[in-house]
Amino acid sequence: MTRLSVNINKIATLRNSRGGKIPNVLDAAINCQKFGAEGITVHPRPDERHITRKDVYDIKPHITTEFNIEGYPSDDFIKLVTDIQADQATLVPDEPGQLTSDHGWNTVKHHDFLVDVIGRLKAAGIRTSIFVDPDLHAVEGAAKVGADRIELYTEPYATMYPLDPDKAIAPFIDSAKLARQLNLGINAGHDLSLKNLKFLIDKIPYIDEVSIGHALIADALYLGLKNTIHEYLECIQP
Ligand SMILES: CC(=O)[C@@H](O)[C@H](O)COP(=O)(O)O
Ligand SMILES: NCC(=O)COP(=O)(O)O
Repeated sequence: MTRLSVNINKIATLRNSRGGKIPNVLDAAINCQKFGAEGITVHPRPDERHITRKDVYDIKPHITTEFNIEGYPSDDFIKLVTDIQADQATLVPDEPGQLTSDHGWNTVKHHDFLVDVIGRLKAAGIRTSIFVDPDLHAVEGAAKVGADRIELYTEPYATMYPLDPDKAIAPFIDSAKLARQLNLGINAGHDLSLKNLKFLIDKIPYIDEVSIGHALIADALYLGLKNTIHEYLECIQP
């Protein structure tokens, strides 16, 4: 059964826009889990534009589901996720100044680096997920570097979906099939929404986890956080 991990980056974006503690990010993490989220995802970027390192430490004791921490695997990032014993570290190839995550790893070019960082995380007992494009070479390379899972970068799917759903999903089905053959777990995320999530799950029912933030938090402005999480869960577990 696919798990829903709610990314609360954008709660922190709103909080940081005024300073102070409103909306309270820790309360959001607690309530998302109370409303049915099966994980909390955060992406503490180096510039702390939204989630701060302090948020990560504050949230950890209140995790009753799973804590997925995303980021570029710098020494600081690895120290953070091992210090707090995250359940999963999702490694993304983001440059510090990127607007958002917009591509997966070249797991062939960065093989040695990824072998090193994954080895350090595994030694700390942390599950590793590698952010990849729906590219068979990237998936194969993720297996070769020893990752436990891949996370399929789903922005291209979300963009194409309204135009041609079958064309949009095709490379993701192929990548997921290969990942499964290689005994990789399969996560997915970025720009997933109430519009495109059910089709993704219907076509690839063996996805382990979707992490969803931007669209979900935007939907919550109109539907409320509790109803929104229930609507996303309905897409996954009808
Ligand atoms: C890795 C990924 O696709 C997203 O989880 C990313 O964390 C989004 O980052 P922003 O919320 O900073 O756009
Ligand atoms: N890994 C994807 C994630 O955590 C959230 O991405 P988005 O839903 O904010 O685009």
